[in-house]
Amino acid sequence: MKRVSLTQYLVEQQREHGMIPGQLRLLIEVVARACKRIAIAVNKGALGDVLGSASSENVQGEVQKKLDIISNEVLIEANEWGGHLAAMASEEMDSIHVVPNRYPQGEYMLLFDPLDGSSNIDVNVSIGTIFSVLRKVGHTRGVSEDDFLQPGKHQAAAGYCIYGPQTQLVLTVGNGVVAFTLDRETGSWVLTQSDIRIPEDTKEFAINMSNMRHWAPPMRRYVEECLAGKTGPRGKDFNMRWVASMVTDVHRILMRGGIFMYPWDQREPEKPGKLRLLYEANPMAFLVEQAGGAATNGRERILDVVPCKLHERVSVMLGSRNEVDRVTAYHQQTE
Ligand SMILES: O=P(O)(O)OC[C@H]1O[C@](O)(COP(=O)(O)O)[C@@H](O)[C@@H]1O
Ligand SMILES: [Mg+2]
Ligand SMILES: [Mg+2]
Repeated sequence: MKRVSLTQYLVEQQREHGMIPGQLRLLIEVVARACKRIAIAVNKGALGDVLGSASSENVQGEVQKKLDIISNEVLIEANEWGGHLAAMASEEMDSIHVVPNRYPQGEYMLLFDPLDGSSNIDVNVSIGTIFSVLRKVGHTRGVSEDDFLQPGKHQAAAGYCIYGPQTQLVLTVGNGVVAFTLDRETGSWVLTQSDIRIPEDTKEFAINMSNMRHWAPPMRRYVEECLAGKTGPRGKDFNMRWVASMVTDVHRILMRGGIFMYPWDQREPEKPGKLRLLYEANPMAFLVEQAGGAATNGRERILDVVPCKLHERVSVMLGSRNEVDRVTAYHQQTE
């Protein structure tokens, strides 16, 4: 079988399909290289002294894990040098990181959740890195936080790296979704799946059920109907999965279908949800739509939401189209 590398795939997207300019190709390669370095740190675990918490909190008041900080530093350092970027934003940083003038400058902006699934680091369960690429619009000099406040439909590329039994990079540049597997012997990313498609129907849902008592009525209705199984209104039995690493839950959905939900709940009623729009929901929504699925916040398409601030939160319902349409309709009916 002919092995296609990440570089070959990207060159093809650039030259034959005209999907990406050269700068974006190089930027994605730098992100992929950084993910390789993070994968090495993840694999070392206790041997590399990377497990456990650091003594700091991030802007959302969450205690940072050592790997959150290491992964953030790896991504910043790699992309400052060769990323063709104007600036970066991360779940782990209070404000944007403008690329200093001494480095090559570019027109792109990189956003990331450097380490997703932090609660799974110390228990050796799959975790990941999520990234999104936007282009700076307008010709104003310099770059500010406002430049990042674009709806997700403007993303030029998005993807994630999953650190699981295999290390995989899943990517979209707006021309479908592809997956690469890291060949540890050669150190290269090899294309292992192209044209990933999410089936329209599913019998598998993913949600943190322990929050059920806090949900809004439409959310409760949807899940109760799933739980009622064959003799309930849905007329079929559902299975449930919840890894608590968004990367891993969404990866499963891209591989075999399903619906993932992290809805608004009453624990923090003033926040629209737990997940972050710019670092988690937007890149995953772009991937899911490119794979034929759907992604909403219960009211509208996630990719249409115009962010008001960098660390904005959002309700998330994504995956197999017919299930996402159903749970979205339940929310819309109650408005
Ligand atoms: O413990 P919970 O609330 O079920 O949280 C699970 C969710 O929180 C997250 O872990 C948040 O990600 P971080 O690890 O980047 O903070 C998501 O990946 C996941 O879907
Ligand atoms: Mg996360
Ligand atoms: Mg994180």
